[in-house]
Amino acid sequence: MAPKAPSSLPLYEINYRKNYISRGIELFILFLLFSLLAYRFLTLKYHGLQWLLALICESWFTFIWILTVSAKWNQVEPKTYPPRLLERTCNFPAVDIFVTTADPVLEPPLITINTVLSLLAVDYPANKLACYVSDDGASIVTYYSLVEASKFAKLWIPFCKKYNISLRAPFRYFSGNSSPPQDSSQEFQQVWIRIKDEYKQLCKKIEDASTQEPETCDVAGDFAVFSNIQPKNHPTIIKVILENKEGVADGLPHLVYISREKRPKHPHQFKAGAMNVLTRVSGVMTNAPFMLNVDCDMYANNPQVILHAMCYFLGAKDEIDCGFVQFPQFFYDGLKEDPYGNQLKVLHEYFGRGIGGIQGPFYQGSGCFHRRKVIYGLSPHEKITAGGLKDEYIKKTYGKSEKLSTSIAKTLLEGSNIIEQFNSDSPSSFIDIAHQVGSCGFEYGTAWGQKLGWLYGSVTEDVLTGLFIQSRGWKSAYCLPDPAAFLGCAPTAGPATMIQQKRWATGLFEVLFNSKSPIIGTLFGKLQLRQCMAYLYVQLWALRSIFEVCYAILPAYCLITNSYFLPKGKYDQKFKTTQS
Ligand SMILES: O=c1ccn([C@@H]2O[C@H](COP(=O)(O)OP(=O)(O)O[C@H]3O[C@H](CO)[C@@H](O)[C@H](O)[C@H]3O)[C@@H](O)[C@H]2O)c(=O)[nH]1
Ligand SMILES: [Mn+2]
Repeated sequence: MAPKAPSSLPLYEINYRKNYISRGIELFILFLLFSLLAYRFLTLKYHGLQWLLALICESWFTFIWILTVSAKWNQVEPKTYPPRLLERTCNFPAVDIFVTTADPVLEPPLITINTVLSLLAVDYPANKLACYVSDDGASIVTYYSLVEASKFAKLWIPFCKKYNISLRAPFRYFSGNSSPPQDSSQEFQQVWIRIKDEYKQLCKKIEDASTQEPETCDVAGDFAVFSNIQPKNHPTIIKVILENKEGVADGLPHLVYISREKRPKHPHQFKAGAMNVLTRVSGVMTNAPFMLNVDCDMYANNPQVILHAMCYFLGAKDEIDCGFVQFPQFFYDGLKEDPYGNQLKVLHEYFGRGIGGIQGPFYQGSGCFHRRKVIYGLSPHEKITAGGLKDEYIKKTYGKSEKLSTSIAKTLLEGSNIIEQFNSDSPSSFIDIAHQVGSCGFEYGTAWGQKLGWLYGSVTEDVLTGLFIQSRGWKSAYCLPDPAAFLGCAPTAGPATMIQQKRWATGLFEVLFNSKSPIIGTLFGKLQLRQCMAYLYVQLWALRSIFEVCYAILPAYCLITNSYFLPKGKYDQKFKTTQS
């Protein structure tokens, strides 16, 4: 038998769904819509206002249907092969992981630490990982919970790896299991009971800390910086909680807590502002070439998630095909039948896979891997040479910090080796510089939030930032491993869903009028036409309601005015003739 040649096998494959029947049906519906419009238009002069309103609404529905058909046309079936990647190399690039949290009440620290634990425990060399938690709430309880969780991590991570546990967020792993699996070994059962007990104690400590008044928390020593501060008025707080000083692959990753400086007169730019601080702080501390960003309520459900993303980054023949890798946002414990539609199932299954076949999925704010150089503003194939990279330019664009400039130059320079691009020094040795780049005045006069980093100006900073990246020509990759990579928490009540969807709808609508709108991106940038149409599909979401409400009111209007707005069928005419 011929020997296997693992290195020649592709790390990922993208097939297309054979959706010929649904395409046929969709085109037929489009034909019917056009026929209706033609009929309305030709008979407009014989009818009143209701006919015109119906024509306007139906023209809108037809337009939206064109966007829908275009978006769903080529649906991808992507597949990634981590085992092939593992056969091919053992030298992996580093990844900086960013977790954002903003409010210890709405986003309980227990959920945040579960997300962090699941990420620290992924199957990837620990000396290539650093996890940064951004806390916009500047909460002593969140920090305390992370410190306690880091102690538990020393038991939890070796346990997960030794016994190859597939679910590495402890609250999910232990939920509903009061005793260890009966078919497991005696040794495993003993360890299981011990770890579960430790986890229970951890939960208890966090619960107690959450219910106590902040003043009664222990504010001595390490926690002193949290005393007498307000969430919206405080200096930068950075704490290195865990450090993999020896750089051992089976140790624990670095874990850093950051609460950026906030001052009442300084716009903090919400999550986008937090992400930019994370980018800079990680830039001086570890400077990994890839960055994973996760909301605090979305735990890693598949321990191989980073390997799946690397299949794209390392397997792409041309870097342009993979500016960023997005995993879909799936949710746990959703309501039966999904009454509020907030599991976004249809959106992922058809729309997400559909744009996966155009220029790639939108950036969805969580569960996404970025290339650091793309976030720093580079276009595909853009070559920067040491001579072309003036120190003055870096300082003006990225801010005045010697250390940050050096790390940015390293990232931007042509031919910089992504495997070597990682700072193996201890993060704690850069704590002073990290404070400097985390301060709220640092961005003043620079391009952060305007031309690089996470963009400001929309509450859906994710879609805006992704759009800007794709307008520069980058494609993105849609990664759908089994089991799902991340699972999050969706609102379980109607009002909460409405608030969230209103925020999304208005945020998306805003982007349309931004200087980086998809229409401008297509006319003057490198955004593909069908990708622009897909962006329009989501960005016009808020406007749709006007036409839908209007169309829904038409029947009532017709009843009151004794008119009609639907074309009369044969039966109706016959009925009239027999009556007269
Ligand atoms: O000032 C802020 C506000 C929010 N966040 C964090 O941003 C994330 C998302 O905010 P959230 O209020 O939970 O919004 P969602 O609607 O649940 O999030 C979705 O929509 C957002 C806006 O499009 C995206 O940024 C998210 O990634 C996406 O999951 C959370 O981790 C927050 O902790 C901050 O760090 N600072
Ligand atoms: Mn959220």
